Amino acid sequence: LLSYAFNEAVKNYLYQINVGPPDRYGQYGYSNKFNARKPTLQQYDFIIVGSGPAGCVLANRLSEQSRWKVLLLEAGEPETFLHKIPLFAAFFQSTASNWGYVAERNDGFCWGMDDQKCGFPRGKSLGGTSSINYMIYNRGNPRDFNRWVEAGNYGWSYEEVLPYFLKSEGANLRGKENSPYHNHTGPLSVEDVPYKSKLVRGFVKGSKQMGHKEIDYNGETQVGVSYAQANTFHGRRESAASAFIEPILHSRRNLNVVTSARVTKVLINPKTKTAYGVEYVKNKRKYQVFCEKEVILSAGSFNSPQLLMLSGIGIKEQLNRINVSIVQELPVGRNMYDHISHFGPTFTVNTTGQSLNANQIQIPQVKQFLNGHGIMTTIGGVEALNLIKTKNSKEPMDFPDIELIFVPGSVASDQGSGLRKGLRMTEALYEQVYKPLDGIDHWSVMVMLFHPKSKGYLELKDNNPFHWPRFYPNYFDDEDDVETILEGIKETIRIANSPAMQKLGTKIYDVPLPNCRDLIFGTDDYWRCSIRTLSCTLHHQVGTCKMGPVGDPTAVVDPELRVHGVNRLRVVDVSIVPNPTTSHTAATSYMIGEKASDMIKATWETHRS
Ligand SMILES: Cc1cc2nc3c(=O)[nH]c(=O)nc-3n(C[C@H](O)[C@H](O)[C@H](O)COP(=O)(O)OP(=O)(O)OC[C@H]3O[C@@H](n4cnc5c(N)ncnc54)[C@H](O)[C@@H]3O)c2cc1C
Repeated sequence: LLSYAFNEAVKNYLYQINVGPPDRYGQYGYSNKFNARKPTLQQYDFIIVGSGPAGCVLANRLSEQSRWKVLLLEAGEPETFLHKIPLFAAFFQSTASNWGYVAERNDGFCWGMDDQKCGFPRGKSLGGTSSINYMIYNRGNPRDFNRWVEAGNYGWSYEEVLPYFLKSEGANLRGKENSPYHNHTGPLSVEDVPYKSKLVRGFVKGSKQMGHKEIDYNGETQVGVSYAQANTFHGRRESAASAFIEPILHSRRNLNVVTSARVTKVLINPKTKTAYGVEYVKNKRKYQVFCEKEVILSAGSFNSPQLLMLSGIGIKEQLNRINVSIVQELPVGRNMYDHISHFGPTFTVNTTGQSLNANQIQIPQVKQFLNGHGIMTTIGGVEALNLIKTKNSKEPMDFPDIELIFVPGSVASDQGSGLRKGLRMTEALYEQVYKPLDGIDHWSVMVMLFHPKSKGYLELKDNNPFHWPRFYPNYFDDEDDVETILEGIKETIRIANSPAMQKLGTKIYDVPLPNCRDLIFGTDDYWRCSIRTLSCTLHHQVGTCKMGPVGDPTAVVDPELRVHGVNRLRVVDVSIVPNPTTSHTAATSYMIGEKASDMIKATWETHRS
C-alpha cells in the first residue's frame, strides 16, 4: 500500500490528519472504539453476523425498537482514515481489510493471472465490502426484481423494492433534485464525483455521438451513458458503517457492536431445528452468545454459505465428507453467479496530465481532498458507466446485457502495484504490456457481462472454520458469455472512433498480450483470447444462498429470507439474490437490509415472547 501512493510528502501529511478537519461525525482519523468492546450480555434478541451493507442496515433498523437488544458481530476491524480516500480503493485488496480469497484454477479463464487464478476479494471490516469497494451506486433494472417475483418470491417486485432503495438514499445529485427516483433525506450519501477528467467528458460526449443516450442509470431507464453516482460524502467514502452505525453508536444503548469477532458456527438445536445463538472467536478465545428471537447471517456471498455449512446446513454428501452432522439438507453454495469482465481495451491519447497517475498525488491534491474535491475523490478511477444492449441479447430493448466502465488509466496508473496485485496479473504480462504506458495519458474500459449463462459454486475444503472455502466460478463455460463481451469490446472501439474521442487523439493500444501474439491483433479471435486472459471479476458474486419459494429445489431461503426448514435463522445479504442484477451489488444489499428489517419487525412486533 505504502509503496504505491504515499510518497513521503503525502504520507507525512496523512499521518497528521488528526489535526485536520474531522469527518461528518466529528471523528478524527483512526478509531479503535469498537475493538475494545465485547458483548455486554449473554443473551440478545437478535444476533447479526457481518457488518456489510445489509448487516449495518439491520443493526440500525432493528435497534430503532428500544426494547430489542441487538448484537452485531464483525470479523474485521473498524475503518481507518485511509479507507475514506476513494482513489485508493484498489489498495485495500492488499490489506487485512480483504479476506484475500482466490478462486480455483480453471483452463477457461484468468490466463493472465498468477497461477491462472483470479482474486476473489471480499471486505473484512466494520462496513464489510463497502469499506473496500469502488463506491459505484447502481440499483439495477426493474425487470431484475420483477423476475424474482415471477419465480415465486412475493414482495420483491420493482414497485415493492424501490421504496427500500429510496429509504436508504441521501442523494446530492445535480439536476436530480426533483426526480421521483431519488430521496435526499436517507442516511446513505450518494453524490456526483466532484472530479472529472477531460477523458471522461470525451467518453460521455463520444458515446452520445455514437447514439447512446445520457441517462440517470438509477432513474427511469437503464440503457445509456452516465457519469458515476458514488457512495461518498463530501468526496470521502461513505461505507455502511459511516452511514448506518457511526451516527447511532453512542445513542443506542440497546445496540452492541463488536469487531474482531469471528463467528465460527450457528448454534442450532438439531431436534427442533431452531437457531439459538452463535459461537465466535475473539482474541483467540472461543465464546458463545445466545438470542431469544433470531440469528441473522449477513456475512456476504462467501461467508454466509460457509457458516450455514459449518452449522450442518448444506448438501448431505459434502457435509458427510467433511464430518459435519447434517441439520438440514439444502443446496447451499450452489448457484454462484458473478459479473465477469474483461480488462480493456486500452487506448492512448495525446493529452497530458488527464490520466490517473499515482505520482500526481502531492500535497496540493491531499489538500483538495480534505476540502472535498480533486483527483483523490475519484472512486478508484471509475468515472462513467455506459449500459448497452448488444445484438446477442434476445431480451427487451430496455434490458442491457453489458456495462462499459470507463477508467482514465489502467494497471499502469499506479505503476503496477494495487490494481495489478488485486487482479493477480502476472508481473511478466504487466512488464511487457502495461509498463510502457506509465507516464503516458491513456484510458481503458472494463467490459462487464450483466447476465452470464455460466455459473459456479463454492464448497468447504474441510470443517475448520478458519480454512477458506473453495471457489469454482466456471466463467465462460458457456461460450455465449465470451461472445457477448466481444460485442462490448467492439462497441468500445466504436466509441473510441467518435469525433469527441478522436479530438483527444485516441488510438487503440495495440501491444499484444504475450499469449495471444500468434493471433492478429484486433481480430475476433484475438479478442476471444484476450477475454480469457484479462478476465477479472467485478466482485458481484450472488446466489450462494438463493431465495426461492417452498418447493424450489435450488432455494436456500424463502421470500422472507428464512432458511428453509430451520427456525429463527435468516440470511440477509446479496447471497440471497437469485439471478444477477443489471447493476453493481452494494445498493441491492442496502435494499435487502431495509426490506428484511421491515419483514423481521413485522414478525416480532406483534409477537409477545
Ligand atoms: C473490490 C470490490 C469492489 C466493489 N465495487 C463495488 C461498487 O463499486 N459498487 C457496488 O455496488 N458494489 C461493489 N462491490 C460489491 C459490493 O461491495 C458487495 O456486493 C456488497 O458489499 C455485499 O454486501 P453484503 O452485505 O452482502 O456483504 P459484505 O459487504 O461482503 O459484508 C459481509 C461482512 O461479514 C463479515 N463476516 C464474514 N464472515 C464472518 C464471520 N464468520 N464472523 C463475523 N463476521 C463475518 C465480513 O467481514 C464483512 O464485513 C465491490 C466488491 C469488491 C470486493
